[in-house]
Amino acid sequence: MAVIEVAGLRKAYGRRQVLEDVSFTVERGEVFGLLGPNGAGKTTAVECCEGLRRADGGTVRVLGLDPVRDAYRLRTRIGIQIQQARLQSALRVGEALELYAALYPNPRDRRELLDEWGLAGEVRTPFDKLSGGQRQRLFIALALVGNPEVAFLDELTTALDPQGRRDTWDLIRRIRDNGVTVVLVSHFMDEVEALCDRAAVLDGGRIVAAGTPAELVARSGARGTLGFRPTAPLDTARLAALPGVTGVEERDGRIEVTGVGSFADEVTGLLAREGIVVTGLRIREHSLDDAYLALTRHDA
Ligand SMILES: Nc1ncnc2c1ncn2[C@@H]1O[C@H](COP(=O)(O)OP(=O)(O)OP(=O)(O)O)[C@@H](O)[C@H]1O
Repeated sequence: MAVIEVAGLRKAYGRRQVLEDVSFTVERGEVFGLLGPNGAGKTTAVECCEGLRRADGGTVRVLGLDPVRDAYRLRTRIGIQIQQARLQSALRVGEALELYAALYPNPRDRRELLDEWGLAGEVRTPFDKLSGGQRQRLFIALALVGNPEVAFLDELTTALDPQGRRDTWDLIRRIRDNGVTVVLVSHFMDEVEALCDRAAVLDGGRIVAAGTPAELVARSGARGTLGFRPTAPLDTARLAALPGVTGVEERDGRIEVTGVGSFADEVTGLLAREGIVVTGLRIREHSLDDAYLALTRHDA
């Protein structure tokens, strides 16, 4: 069941049309990624879902509600982590959580939340004495304190060190396992690949691709390479004729095959059928990074 349905969403700031025609759906219980270059309109799209911005056109439904018209009913059912937010400098961690918890009918246990997000030792620490990573974790905890059905997380791990990022990913998986739907705005492809069940790429005011990370890679036409040294003669024309193969080069007995989609499976399948043993096998698979760049490349 879709918990978020966005169809034909349009939004302009003055004369600048930021969202032209944006449509996507998010299913209950999934982690959904929203990707796109700086200024693509990701935050604007998410803010239209959160009821923080009014769309100029199109429809937006979150948990079946109109985020602007039904703002009051929706507010207690969603959690929002705002990008680059600030709290009053003297406000302590524990106080901030209590303040936010008071806005919701069924808040989470604060102690448990502090433990989960590694903030148990900072209950009395004022906001301006927190490190960047601690602030980030506090904002996530604040987004979750209301026990939301849908959590919107914008630039989740920007200020975190590598260990902090991994720990956060584990917690997001736990949030998802508890049935919370997560919408993640991210610039990090590894994060999207590790966490998201599905993702959409926003560019030029439209969704240019949507699907599982693997589908995005397959559809983008991003290329991978497979290199090896066959121990028996191999007709490279047969490799070139395989589905997905876009190029074959042979140099000093080493063969490099370039391709898209599942070309590597096709090549290894052919080698297996022919009983050709290879050495020095090297695969550089196309990543979501490549796919993202291919999908959002603007040839001037
Ligand atoms: N309140 C506003 N008034 C005018 N222009 C705005 C406003 N908010 C955003 N914009 C502009 O709209 C465009 C889209 O901004 P938005 O923050 O939605 O993009 P984004 O994809 O989230 O970007 P980033 O990845 O850099 O966070 C940008 O050009 C931005 O400067």
